[in-house]
Amino acid sequence: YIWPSPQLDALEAARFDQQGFNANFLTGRANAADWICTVGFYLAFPHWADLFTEAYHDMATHNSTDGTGGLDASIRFAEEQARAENAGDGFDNTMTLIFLLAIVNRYISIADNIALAALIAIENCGGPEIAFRGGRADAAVPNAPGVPEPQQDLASHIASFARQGFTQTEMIGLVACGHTFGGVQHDFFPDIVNVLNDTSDTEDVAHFDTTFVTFDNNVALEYISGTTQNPLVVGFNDTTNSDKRIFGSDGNATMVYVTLTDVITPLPVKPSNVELIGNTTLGFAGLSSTGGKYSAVWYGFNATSPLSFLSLDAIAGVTSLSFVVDNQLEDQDGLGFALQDGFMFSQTSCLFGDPVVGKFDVAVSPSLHFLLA
Ligand code: HEM
Repeated sequence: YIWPSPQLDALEAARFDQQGFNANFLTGRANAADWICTVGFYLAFPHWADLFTEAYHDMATHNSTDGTGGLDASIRFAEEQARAENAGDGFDNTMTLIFLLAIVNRYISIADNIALAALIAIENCGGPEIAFRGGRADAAVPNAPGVPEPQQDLASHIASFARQGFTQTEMIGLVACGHTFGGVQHDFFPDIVNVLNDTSDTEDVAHFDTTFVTFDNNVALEYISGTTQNPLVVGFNDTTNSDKRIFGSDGNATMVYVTLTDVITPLPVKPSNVELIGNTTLGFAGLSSTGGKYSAVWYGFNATSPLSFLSLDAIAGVTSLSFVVDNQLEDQDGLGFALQDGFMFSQTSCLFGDPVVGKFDVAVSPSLHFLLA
């Protein structure tokens, strides 16, 4: 945008002036960010997980068909906070802090601040940088109920997320991302979590994954590897194991960690079409090819021979190749290009007749003859 613009200037400052002059305390990294992620709390500053849940519980009332509800700060109304679907004390605490600390003015609504807080929570806990837009209007009255609850069945959850505008796959991803932070607290969910008797966890929070203050994919990795302690997957009360039902609802396709290969870049040099000719000679095919912006040149094996053959000692055999191209040695950093010469199809193999019959001759290295004896 072009400066000046009162609304966009205000949003830009709220989003990016995180330290020093003009800083918005809510987004301030100065004291909070660096270690709040490892310690969890900083004085009265809210737990990052609370900021994130606040945003989800505010938006989960959205009805994508009639456009009602959504991220509009209606979660600030006591009537919404009193609903069972918003159990816990986080919402009131977080709202109070947003009121006290955030910049709320004619250009930046409370709802914009809730969105910003969720975004900052994700960024400060190791998550990706997320594009931010402002301009949300604050609701004047509570929204209709609609936050999903753990005792509901899978069909209800699929329908609930569809109402919010999400597919089943998006539901799985969103719940897994949400549950990278925090956990379930005994005080508010005694039917899901027992008293933990853990001096390092005096609030009796059973965490969703082992890295509950970091935005990462451990909630998925631990689920897939079967080591998860997520109280909504392996909780003693199967009725409230909603993450288990949701994560597994497509046969784990979304949750499975897919390992892709390295990025495929063209090899500078590679052998191709090596074949044994006669019983003592190796030959290479020679062609040029072009693919997209790359072109490849295929060389014969012996430039001085018109047929490009190279005679090799059949007894000694060959274990690997290397090349010199433009005076540069290409041998894969000393590994060479491995060849196996124990068994090779011979060029005397052929197809003939009708119907076609194949005759395959296999040349066997003298060193392996004893295997066939
Ligand atoms: C079917 C959908 C979902 C169900 C049934 C569900 C259920 C729950 C429950 C029971 C808790 C424990 C709350 C407490 O102890 O105070 C919780 C915590 C949490 N949920 Fe969800 N959730 C769902 C979806 C989501 C989504 C979509 C997000 C965010 C994108 C999210 C973010 C969180 C976070 C960050 C916490 C941790 C709160 C904290 O530790 O302070 N949840 N969820």
